[in-house]
Amino acid sequence: MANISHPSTGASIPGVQLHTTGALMGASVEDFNNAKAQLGTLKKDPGNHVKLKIYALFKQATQGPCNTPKPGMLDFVNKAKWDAWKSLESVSQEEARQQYVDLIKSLVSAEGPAVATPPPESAQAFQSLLVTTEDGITTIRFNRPEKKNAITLDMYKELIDALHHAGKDDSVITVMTGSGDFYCSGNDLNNFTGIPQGGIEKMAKDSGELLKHYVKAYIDFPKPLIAVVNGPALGVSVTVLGLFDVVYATESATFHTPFSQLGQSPEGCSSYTFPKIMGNAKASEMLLFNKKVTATEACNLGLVTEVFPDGSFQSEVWTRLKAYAKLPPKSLALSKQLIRSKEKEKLHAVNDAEVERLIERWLSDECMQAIMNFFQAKPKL
Ligand SMILES: CCCCCC/C=C/C(=O)SCCNC(=O)CCNC(=O)[C@H](O)C(C)(C)COP(=O)(O)OP(=O)(O)OC[C@H]1O[C@@H](n2cnc3c(N)ncnc32)[C@H](O)[C@@H]1OP(=O)(O)O
Repeated sequence: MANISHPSTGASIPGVQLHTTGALMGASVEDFNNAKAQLGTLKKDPGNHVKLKIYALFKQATQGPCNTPKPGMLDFVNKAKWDAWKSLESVSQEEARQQYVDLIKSLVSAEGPAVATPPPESAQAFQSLLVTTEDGITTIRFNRPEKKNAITLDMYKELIDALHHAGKDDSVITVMTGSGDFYCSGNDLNNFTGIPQGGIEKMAKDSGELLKHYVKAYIDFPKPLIAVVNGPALGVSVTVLGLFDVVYATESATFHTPFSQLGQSPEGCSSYTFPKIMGNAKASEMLLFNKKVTATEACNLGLVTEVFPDGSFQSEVWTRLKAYAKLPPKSLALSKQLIRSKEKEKLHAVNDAEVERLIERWLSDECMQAIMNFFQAKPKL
């Protein structure tokens, strides 16, 4: 078959304009734009047959049924493209967008570990996060997939900023999720490896202050906050889930808080929220004895709101979230305040106490040894 040029973006297909705002049926503008961007990151050539399919779906999605004259018999390349587009005549534009997104997703996942998605135009500039606002939803996405979205010191600061901004912007709900195959592997253990000028005590105290502010940003968050847990979650990314309003998880996600294994103690207000959500014994299994729970177990415990099959997780969850984001914003925010306000003072006190205990723990031999073990032996939790 004749070689077809890579049909990755509107720019490579003259005359094609993609709207960048407003809702699409099926795949969202964000999904469609992300799929376009991801196409350019593919390492393997998908072959002419697939490239023709991608081209045809793109044309159908953005322009509707083929409306250009049939190229001549000897114009092989353009005739193959025309035929491919024409063959989708009966497919609606919405369906073509969805098929385009699904096809690119399948090509990306076939390449193995996830490729970081380049930010769409609406994204705010952060080093380790992707933050976008669309369809009434501000999405804060952990974006260090090569390190399983482990949270560096700078990333905590970015997350605090992103949450403050999302709390004030004109979005209706805020969603937190991860890039790649993990939701988040918790605190980046490198945060404790370099000893700064003021010494180890100062490092522990500064880290404590940062953690306190980080958790405070969740306690005080004024709008509905939803976690879309796309894969395994560890440590501080699990504990703060007790401060979210709704937690949706994909079936293969796991939830793990290996604090005693790391010589540490619980944070994120989990010493209060977990026993309240699941009872003392189940909370102890997770927080003291490092029990890793599956998404279904976490749902039965009440930590997760609902579990979705891996295959339909993204489409089912985002369809639902878009519907939620059409609800009256003030009513949502005020209702959240009614549910949460009674506990705020208590939660701030718990946060302070947990941080105080952790500052001691970070200076302990048990904790130092556990972190050294991770980097020396790289044991898997
Ligand atoms: C201001 C400070 C506040 C502190 C708050 C207190 C918070 C506590 C916690 O969050 S405790 C939980 C800490 N997290 C961990 O202990 C997880 C450690 N990581 C692992 O066990 C594994 O990496 C894994 C299970 C997450 C993933 O295993 P696997 O799928 O086999 O991948 P790799 O191990 O090869 O990981 C790829 C790459 O990422 C690096 N990495 C992953 N997680 C972390 C992490 N938490 N900290 C630092 N680095 C991490 C891993 O080292 C690999 O890097 P490499 O490619 O080798 O350079």
